[in-house]
Amino acid sequence: MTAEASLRQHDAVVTRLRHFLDALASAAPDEQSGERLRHDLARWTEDLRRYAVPESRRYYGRSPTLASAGQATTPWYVVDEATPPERLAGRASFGTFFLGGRGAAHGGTIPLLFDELFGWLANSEGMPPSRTAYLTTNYRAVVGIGRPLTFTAWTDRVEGRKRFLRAELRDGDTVCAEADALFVTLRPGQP
Ligand SMILES: CCCCC/C=C\C/C=C\C/C=C\C/C=C\CCCC(=O)SCCNC(=O)CCNC(=O)[C@H](O)C(C)(C)COP(=O)(O)OP(=O)(O)OC[C@H]1O[C@@H](n2cnc3c(N)ncnc32)[C@H](O)[C@@H]1OP(=O)(O)O
Repeated sequence: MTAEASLRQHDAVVTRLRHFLDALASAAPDEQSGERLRHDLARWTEDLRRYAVPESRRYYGRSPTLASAGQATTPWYVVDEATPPERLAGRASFGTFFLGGRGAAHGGTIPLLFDELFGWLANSEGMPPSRTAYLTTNYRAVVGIGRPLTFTAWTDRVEGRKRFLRAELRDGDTVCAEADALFVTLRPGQP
């Protein structure tokens, strides 16, 4: 299989997994279905273990051309405009898997999305690797499950090894959440 075909296949599997997680989070299966599901999941887990590869060869969370960088860990997002390291803009939506309660996204999953966007902004190609030193989220309005959202993330300023980043998550004209973060460039030898 070509690298491009592998990437497409990975994208299709992760999309299916995302739908599965949303369905799982919404369901209360009966005993028989629950047992069948546990059995099928165990079989697939064993199958996949045979294909384990080192981190550098994985697609999961490391494929910037795919939705959510090829992972189901974060809420779904796609980047529509990218001028790294200055700015990223795109669309996002939180599936049922990310429900906190009363139709609103779990408060921990919103900074998760911001950290992911900042991670790509601060670790664009050719840039030395950096890590989050802090990330502050301001929750301004409820993020509704299944709502079509937009985001913008941008570099506010750079001071030596310190990169100050900001982001906004909107539902239409409503700003649902804002974030500001500091990413620090790693020194040689830092993990
Ligand atoms: C994970 C990415 C890294 C590798 C990437 C490479 C390839 C991967 C490919 C693609 C990846 C793309 C996207 C990834 C998507 C998401 C990833 C999101 C990123 C994360 O999710 S990553 C996990 C969470 N993250 C940590 O696990 C960090 C733990 N931590 C440390 O590793 C150290 O803490 C560190 C390195 C941050 C700093 O440590 P250090 O010893 O190097 O530097 P030092 O302390 O000297 O600070 C230097 C100057 O920053 C100021 N400063 C520091 N911390 C501050 C704070 N909290 N508040 C205010 N100011 C602060 C100081 O005051 C000083 O300022 P000044 O120079 O002005 O005095």
